[in-house]
Amino acid sequence: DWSSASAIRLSRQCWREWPLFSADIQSSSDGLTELVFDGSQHSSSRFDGGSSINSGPWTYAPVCTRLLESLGSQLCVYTNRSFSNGRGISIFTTPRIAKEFAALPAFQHPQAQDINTFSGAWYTRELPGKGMGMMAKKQLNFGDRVTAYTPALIAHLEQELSTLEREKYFRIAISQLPRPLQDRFLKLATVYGDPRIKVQDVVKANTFQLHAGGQDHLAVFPETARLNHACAPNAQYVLDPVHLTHTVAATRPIEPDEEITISYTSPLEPTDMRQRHLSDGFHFTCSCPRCIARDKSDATLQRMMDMQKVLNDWQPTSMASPKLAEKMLQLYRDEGLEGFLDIPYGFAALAYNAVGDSNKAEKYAKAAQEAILMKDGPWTANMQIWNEMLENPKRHWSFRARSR
Ligand SMILES: C[S@@+](CC[C@H](N)C(=O)[O-])C[C@H]1O[C@@H](n2cnc3c(N)ncnc32)[C@H](O)[C@@H]1O
Repeated sequence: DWSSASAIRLSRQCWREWPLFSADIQSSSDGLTELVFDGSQHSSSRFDGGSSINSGPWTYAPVCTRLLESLGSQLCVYTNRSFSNGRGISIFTTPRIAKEFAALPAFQHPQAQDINTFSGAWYTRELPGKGMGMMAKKQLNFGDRVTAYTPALIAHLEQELSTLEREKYFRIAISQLPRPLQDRFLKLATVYGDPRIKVQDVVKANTFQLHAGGQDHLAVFPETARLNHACAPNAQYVLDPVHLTHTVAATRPIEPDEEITISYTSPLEPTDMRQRHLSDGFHFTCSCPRCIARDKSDATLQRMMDMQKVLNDWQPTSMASPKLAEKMLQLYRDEGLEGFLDIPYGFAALAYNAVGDSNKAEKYAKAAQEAILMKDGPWTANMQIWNEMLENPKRHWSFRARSR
């Protein structure tokens, strides 16, 4: 039964700043002695809906916080050690949302063979000024799979627990995982380097945002977490909300030993905004080619946005044309945004259909769908837009809309 899956929707874009401030620690009244990294010594309350514990897929009785006013619920740590052939998973969320997770195919059926297995496409190494990074082990081409992994930790975002309280539950979540996954998680990069908040520090540097049960959650995928950021990345990721899988694919040819990168922030934002997001969220300054050539790349972005405005103009006086759409598509490509072509492909489909070229419209509508699949997944509303056109381009509202 996939019906409950719809309630769990992983977010479209991107990495998110995890609100973690070292200052919280100094002001917290929590005793530091509580922060022993040992999953067997929980002093916290157990979820009192006790009867349902054994009916779920959880290995341990959930460990729960007090009732949190802002959520109207407790948050509890749920661990399944046998998840995905013994890889394991821990989820810190409300009892209601935990049930939604438990009903997903990810928990009900064995995981596909190609999930959580090494693809042979990558290795990691230390890179100057970036920490570890992920490199191509072989030549990769457009669409080639790089990674496909499930998270070690999923956690509900809230602002009510003190940083040290939160750390306690996060540590229980990590300590209950099978050893190999626990070790991989704890070796990940940190932002603050403060051992008292080690788990949140790892989360801060490595989290993806996901929307589950109507609430923001964060998720850490330890293998994928080695991918560094670039503003013209050569790979794109998509989160599968049904199988709880994060997959990465190449968006242009990648040479052996070339670094594989994704974008932590929207590459369609101007340099200033991207840099602010990266420094607030991840405490680094990006020095990728687009950031270095910032004036040129910001001017190109502006041209792209101006063209888009024209292509979106459906007045009789509109200057929109297929030629302009092709030009915009080329600018995206020249800028290294091959993983973000859903928009220019979509405008090209509309521009061709608008002058009555339904064959070209069909070609670009399909390309737009492929780009959406690679970036947002099949469950996004945008897929439907192009399904509607592909059903019968000549009956689509845009057909000959500019040739009358
Ligand atoms: C998800 S981790 C990426 C892997 C990380 N380099 C490691 O050693 O595990 C995010 C952190 O990597 C570093 N990082 C990622 N992209 C970077 C870039 N383009 N330039 C410099 N540092 C980067 C930052 O320290 C950031 O907080």
